Amino acid sequence: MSSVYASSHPIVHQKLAALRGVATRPPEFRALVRSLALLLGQEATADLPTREVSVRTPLGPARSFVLADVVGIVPVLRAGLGMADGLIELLPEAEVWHIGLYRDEATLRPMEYYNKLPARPRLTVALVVDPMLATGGSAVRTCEILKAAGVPRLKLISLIAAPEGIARMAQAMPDVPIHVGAVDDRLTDVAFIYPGLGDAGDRQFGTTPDRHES
Ligand SMILES: O=P(O)(O)OC[C@H]1O[C@H](OP(=O)(O)OP(=O)(O)O)[C@H](O)[C@@H]1O
Ligand SMILES: O=c1cc[nH]c(=O)[nH]1
Ligand SMILES: [Mg+2]
Repeated sequence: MSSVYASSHPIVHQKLAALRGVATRPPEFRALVRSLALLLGQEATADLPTREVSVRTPLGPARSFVLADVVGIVPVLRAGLGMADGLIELLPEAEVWHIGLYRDEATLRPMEYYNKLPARPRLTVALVVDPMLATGGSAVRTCEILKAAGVPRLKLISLIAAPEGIARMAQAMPDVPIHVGAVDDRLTDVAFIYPGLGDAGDRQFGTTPDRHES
């Protein structure tokens, strides 16, 4: 069973409220996605191991700690891109691996169109970022790609999840913890998260929805 961590941080809740609002335009929407990713990223990385180093301050040596992992940030295109910006601010040294897939709205299956993974992966932990965990098909496929590439530890960070997507991840990827801003009620009959926020990609990038959301 995957561990699900739904944020209880009041600032996360406040920003999610603004994000969901139907009147929130792309510039504000993008800023909110970025800062929510940073806040959730901080929660998701709280258990990463550290190693001790000695740092020389102007007064003398200080016992200090740095991340022991080689961390990767993996945005699922396209909606994950805005979250990657927030994570990069938190982890400027992280490698960024792009995986392009979209959900075929007729079959609901993830359709892969791009992935840019290094030939010799060094990552010891990957933070997968995608704002919406709906049926879970896209998240499961992304985790499969990363596991096949040899990444030993994965974490998923999403802004809003449906119970159906969490159940799918729990069944297919029980070792991948899920960090979310909120768990919503259900999926609609066209597999949108209800009440959700609509299409996270279209709302970030100002594109016209090509389907009905309810
Ligand atoms: O859990 P699922 O049912 O797979 O749905 C979630 C996926 O749908 C959205 O992407 P979308 O297909 O809209 O692509 P986009 O980011 O290019 O808009 C979202 O960003 C996830 O990747
Ligand atoms: O609610 C949803 C479901 C899939 N993709 C989105 O962007 N929103
Ligand atoms: Mg989309």
